[in-house]
Amino acid sequence: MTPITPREAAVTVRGLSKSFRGQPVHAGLDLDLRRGDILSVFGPNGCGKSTLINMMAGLLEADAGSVLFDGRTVREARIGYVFQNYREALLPWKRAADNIRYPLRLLRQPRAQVERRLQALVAAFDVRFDLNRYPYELSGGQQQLVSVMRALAVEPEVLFLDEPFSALDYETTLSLRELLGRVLKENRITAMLVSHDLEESIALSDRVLMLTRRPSRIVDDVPVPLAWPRDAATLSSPDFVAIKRRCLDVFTASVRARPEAA
Ligand SMILES: Nc1ncnc2c1ncn2[C@@H]1O[C@H](COP(=O)(O)OP(=O)(O)OP(=O)(O)O)[C@@H](O)[C@H]1O
Repeated sequence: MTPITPREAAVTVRGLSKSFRGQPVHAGLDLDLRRGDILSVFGPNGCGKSTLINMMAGLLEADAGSVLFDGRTVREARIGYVFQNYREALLPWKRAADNIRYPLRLLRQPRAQVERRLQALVAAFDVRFDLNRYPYELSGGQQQLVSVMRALAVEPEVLFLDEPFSALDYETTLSLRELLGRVLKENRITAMLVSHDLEESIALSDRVLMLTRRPSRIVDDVPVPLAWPRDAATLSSPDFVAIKRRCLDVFTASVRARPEAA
């Protein structure tokens, strides 16, 4: 298989702060994302998960603090981002393959290099459906897979994913999650994931960062030392269940806490 290894970066977040209408969501958040790690962020509704990854990915300006990719700003780094809503993320007038080629063409990469990258991604994800189809001709899972391939096309240093599977049915979610986890790990891709689904947050990560209600604090940083590749059987293993219990205890405590005490 042609490797699709991206340039890896470690991410250092220091003092990250953001308020909306005078209400702080993040107030001085520090975080280290290790090279090759998959980190998921989990916490109560509205605690600022999307705000955090959007600031880290450079989609939203922070009020204060810094995010550095091996010492470089997000403008100097190369990142990939997978949006929740694949229907709006893909360009509907372009075939699936052209959606994947698109960011490489924007970078003015030579045609042969673009094709090599496309073929490497097709092989890595073992794509069997016709990428010459338009997005509307593909299933939701296929469209989201195309979005993931497009995000990885540029060989990002970090891949950010905001609720990537929440609009998909459970069967599709399980198979895409398994596939994505395998490809990310085989290729040592550094990634950060936001999910509303605790099972998914654990199944797809090396660490789960547990946030409190806003103003958001990191209340626990839960290691997930489960073997890769992971599949449906992983979800009922005793180690998985123990990690889920720890996360649930932390989550329940932070949901119950009064906002000013959180
Ligand atoms: N552009 C904005 N203007 C005003 N308030 C905002 C804006 N974006 C987010 N917020 C508020 O900031 C808080 C954090 O939002 P964010 O979407 O980051 O949380 P989240 O943890 O990802 O939420 P959810 O669990 O609902 O997906 C919420 O209270 C939200 O209403």
